[in-house]
Amino acid sequence: MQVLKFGGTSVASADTIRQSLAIVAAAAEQSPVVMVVSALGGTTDVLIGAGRTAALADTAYRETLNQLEKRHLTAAQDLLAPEAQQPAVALIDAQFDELRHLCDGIFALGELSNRTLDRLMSYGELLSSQLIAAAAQAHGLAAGWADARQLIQTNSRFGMAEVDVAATENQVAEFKTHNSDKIWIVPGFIAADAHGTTTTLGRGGSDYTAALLAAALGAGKLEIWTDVSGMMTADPRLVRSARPIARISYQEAMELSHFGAKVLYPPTIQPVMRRGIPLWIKNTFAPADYGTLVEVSPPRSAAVVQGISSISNLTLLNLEGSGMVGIPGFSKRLFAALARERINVVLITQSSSEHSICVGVSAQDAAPAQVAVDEEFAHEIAAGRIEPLRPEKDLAIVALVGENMKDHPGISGKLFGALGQNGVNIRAIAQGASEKNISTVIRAADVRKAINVLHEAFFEATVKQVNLFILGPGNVGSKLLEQLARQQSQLLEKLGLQVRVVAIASSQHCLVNEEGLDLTAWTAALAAAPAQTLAEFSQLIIGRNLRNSIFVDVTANPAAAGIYADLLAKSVAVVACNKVAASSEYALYARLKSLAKEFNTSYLFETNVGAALPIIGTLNDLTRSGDVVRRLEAVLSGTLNFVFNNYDGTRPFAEVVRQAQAEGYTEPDPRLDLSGSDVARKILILAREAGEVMEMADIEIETFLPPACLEGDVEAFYTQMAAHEAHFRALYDAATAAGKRLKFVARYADGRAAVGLQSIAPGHDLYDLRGKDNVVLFNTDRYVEQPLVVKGAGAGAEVTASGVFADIIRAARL
Ligand SMILES: NC(=O)C1=CN([C@@H]2O[C@H](COP(=O)(O)OP(=O)(O)OC[C@H]3O[C@@H](n4cnc5c(N)ncnc54)[C@H](O)[C@@H]3O)[C@@H](O)[C@H]2O)C=CC1
Ligand SMILES: N[C@@H](CC=O)C(=O)O
Repeated sequence: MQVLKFGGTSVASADTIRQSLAIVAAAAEQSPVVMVVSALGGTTDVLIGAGRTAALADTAYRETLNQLEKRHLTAAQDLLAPEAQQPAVALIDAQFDELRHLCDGIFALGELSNRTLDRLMSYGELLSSQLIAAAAQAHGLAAGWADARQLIQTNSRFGMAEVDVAATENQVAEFKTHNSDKIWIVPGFIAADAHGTTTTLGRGGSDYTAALLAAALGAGKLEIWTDVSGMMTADPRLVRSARPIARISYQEAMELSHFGAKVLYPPTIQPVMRRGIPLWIKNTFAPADYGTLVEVSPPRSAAVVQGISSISNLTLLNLEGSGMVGIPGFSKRLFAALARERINVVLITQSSSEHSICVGVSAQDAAPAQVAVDEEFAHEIAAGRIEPLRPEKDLAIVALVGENMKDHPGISGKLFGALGQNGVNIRAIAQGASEKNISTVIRAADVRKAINVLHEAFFEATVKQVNLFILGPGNVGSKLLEQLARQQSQLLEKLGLQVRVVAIASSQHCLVNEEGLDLTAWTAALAAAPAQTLAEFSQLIIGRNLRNSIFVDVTANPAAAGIYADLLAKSVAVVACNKVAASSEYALYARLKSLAKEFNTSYLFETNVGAALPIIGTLNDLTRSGDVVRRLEAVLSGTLNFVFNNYDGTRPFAEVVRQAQAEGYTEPDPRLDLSGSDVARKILILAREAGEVMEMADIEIETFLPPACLEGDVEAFYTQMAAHEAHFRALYDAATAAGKRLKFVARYADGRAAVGLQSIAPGHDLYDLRGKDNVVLFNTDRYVEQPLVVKGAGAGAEVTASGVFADIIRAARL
């Protein structure tokens, strides 16, 4: 004997019913089949709607019933040959007559009791099962209809009746002795109490019907046929990469189904587990798929965590107060008060200080729970020994499920680490001693992110999705987007990083696509996208709440630095080639670094000094490993090095500066380079990274520009440089006459830093520096005789973009 249950989607239309019957016919070739069926998909909701409308004295229920009857008649006509239709049509007519009478009664009374509602809902399964039985017979199957109300006996708790297992087993055994049909077709969900009054087993109860029959019959197996290929590792509506779990234990399936894996009605497992009957979850629309086999002891796969489940709409109730400490009986009273109101407790935690007990209940139970508990403890509350109950709303549970977790240290560490790195705050935790389930209570708004993060951590060791928000697609930004577009597949293949650019914002427009923008065609799309302020962009990043989010600032805009703190505090990583934040007042620099630490994320700005050269990284490696930086000597301006390497008086100085700007070495405002301010920012950042508490005002800047060059706008700057050509020529001639080269040098030693133009003699480490190169000489406790030298191209959009790219990868791999 085997029991096959078909859900609403599997019997929603004539086509799907035919498909389900074909599965049953094939199974019946092996052994007799009990086919348990749900109502035609959606019918139960329609019936409830009709009842509620009638109770509100609204005659619309009549049309609702007409439509529902039409649907059943159409199914009968589609399923049965014309000559076989008459009995089915008569049956449908008769059932709808009864339904109309029932609803007329509800209409007249203006009341819909649970008892009447059970009766009303039962017509869905009564109709579908009798129609399917007629179709099975018409297809030549040896099938008969069996009324579940004569098989399954319950108490009289209408709406959610409790099964009398012994009576049910007797009735099933009795029925079996008088029934020789090879296939029984049975309505799911419905039962009857000891007086024969119709009851129901709770929404989703058809699974339970099937499990009860399987247990009572000692079936060889129970199959639940549905519209997905098994129990999934996570809710596939939330996690794209969720996949079916092939084999799972009863305990694990029970945990997962209790925690929201809707594919199985939770009470279903108990009856088959009791008898050790294997339970298959199969897909009616893809019968060849393996599905999920639930059994006593599945072969142990390498997976420690079998699935991730969630329950939404949770409210935490926190009973708290010093009067609870060391006094027995508080929990008993709390739970008794909740039980009196029939409030189901979903989760319990208590701190070992005994100062508080926290329970999770469904949101709709929160208000009655609060009243009940505050009443129970009215005396203690009045005496100030405990606080009135504090409900915390809009929460959800996300749980890891797996029997192997108990033998495996580090699972909760990984769980908390993954959530923490993504700014998911955990409000409460529960883990039973059996360690089959580790539950975390988090904000409902974080559920999607949390489940995806955990799915990546536990099921997709090879792939991590990274979501980028890019501000300022100018010279560097555009190159970065080109590089990302070129490298996307490599990143996935080699590093397991699925890097998606979710948003690009210029100062005019903001282009967003949560699935990832097309990086080969963003320019035109951005130009057509709507406008957005910086504050709105920040809110967009926070509001989207995507896992592994990274904000990339490729502007030079001082205001952009103003949003870093909010982002870091939400665990959004910040990667910036914009130097404003790291060179602003020390307090902001220090705060951003500490926020990154506090919220387990990254604030990376390697390109602030020397573009993609590993200067900050080297300095960090030295200091973290205990070295002490004594002196830094450096050429840190690609622009100035390019200018002094190319200026020899044959072309005007201003023209060489224009060339540096055209080649993308200067700041968007080249006066920052020529004035020495940009170099001052860089040595300030290095000094800070070396451990110095220093402000911009502490840097001595010796500018070589005549003051007039810095008056007015950028065009005036070029005009004034042209007017002062003799000044630049004189600087050049003096250095050349001494056999030296001009270098704009930055120095840091003994807590002081200075920048200025110097004539460098041959043989000096700074002398032989080509093109737009930068160089940094690190003199440290370990590098005493010879400095550690980092040298190479220190400016240019392409290299800078590659440095930003490298920081993105660092942040992604944190
Ligand atoms: N060019 C280089 O060699 C290096 C540049 N950097 C830094 O890279 C940054 C960018 O430089 P470039 O790309 O050359 O400048 P850019 O001027 O070409 O690009 C900056 C872009 O940011 C946009 N922008 C400004 N404010 C904005 C806002 N509020 N919202 C959105 N977009 C905004 C601008 O419209 C522009 O398109 C600068 O901070 C610079 O210091 C760092 C190292 C080397
Ligand atoms: N304008 C800068 C670019 C990098 O920071 C420079 O010239 O070095």
